[in-house]
Amino acid sequence: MSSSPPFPLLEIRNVKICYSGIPVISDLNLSVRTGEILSIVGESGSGKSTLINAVMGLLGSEGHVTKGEIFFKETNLLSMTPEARRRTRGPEMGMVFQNHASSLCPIRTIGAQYYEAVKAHRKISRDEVEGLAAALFERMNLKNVSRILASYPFELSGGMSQRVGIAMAMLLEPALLLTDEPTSALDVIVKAMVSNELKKLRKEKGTSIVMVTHDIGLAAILSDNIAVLNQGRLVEYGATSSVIIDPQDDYTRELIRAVPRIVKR
Ligand SMILES: Nc1ncnc2c1ncn2[C@@H]1O[C@H](COP(=O)(O)OP(=O)(O)OP(=O)(O)O)[C@@H](O)[C@H]1O
Repeated sequence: MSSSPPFPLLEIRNVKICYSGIPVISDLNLSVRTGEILSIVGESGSGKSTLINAVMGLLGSEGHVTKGEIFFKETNLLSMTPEARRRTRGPEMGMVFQNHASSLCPIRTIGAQYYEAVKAHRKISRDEVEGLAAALFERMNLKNVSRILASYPFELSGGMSQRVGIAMAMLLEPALLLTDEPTSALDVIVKAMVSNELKKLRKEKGTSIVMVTHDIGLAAILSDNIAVLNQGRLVEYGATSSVIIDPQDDYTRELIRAVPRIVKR
């Protein structure tokens, strides 16, 4: 008996995305299996954030998917009601925003926002949420849990805020984690540590991760597959080893050439 391959967790089919009628993504096809790490690489303005915001249903009032389908667990997200879509955000799909602090309410503490994020989907006490946050903060090398939980978003540095954002998205153990430049504000050591934690998350929980990044070097270390976007079009897409070793597109070659190398003398 022949068995057909499992349906991907996420499948983007022939998608076109416009802001106020102006197309920024065209004819885009991508899929992500359970437990896969996919990096979406490209220069500023190539449409990386637009694509993951479309998956999350967070394009804003001007942005629309005008063509195609986005399947998550075999359901077309684009035909779901706004309420059903809202329920998928958090427990099914988590998002780490490029600027995490600005995605939070500025006048409420991190602890209060953590508690609410979990309470909206699960019956849980404040102490239990703090326990979960403490374990995740430790993994992210964030010291002084109570101080962070008592802080307001503006009181955290960029690097702390990014790690708090990753921990917050991991709290509900989503099947799919979408991350927008998750390590851009981190120094080299913390960047390596956060990258390791993302890998561990995939290994331990089978989480699928879509990582948007400018950094094809980081994509090469972390991901199974790489998609390269240039001006809203997919110019290269495949297994990380083939994209890095044998890129077919000039733009991908340029991105790879731009990665600094450490030369041992
Ligand atoms: N809300 C919006 N309204 C109108 N145009 C937008 C909006 N958001 C993004 N764009 C445009 O869509 C295009 C893609 O932007 P997007 O932010 O997705 O690119 P990106 O690859 O993520 O860039 P970066 O790496 O700088 O974040 C750009 O031309 C941008 O100006």
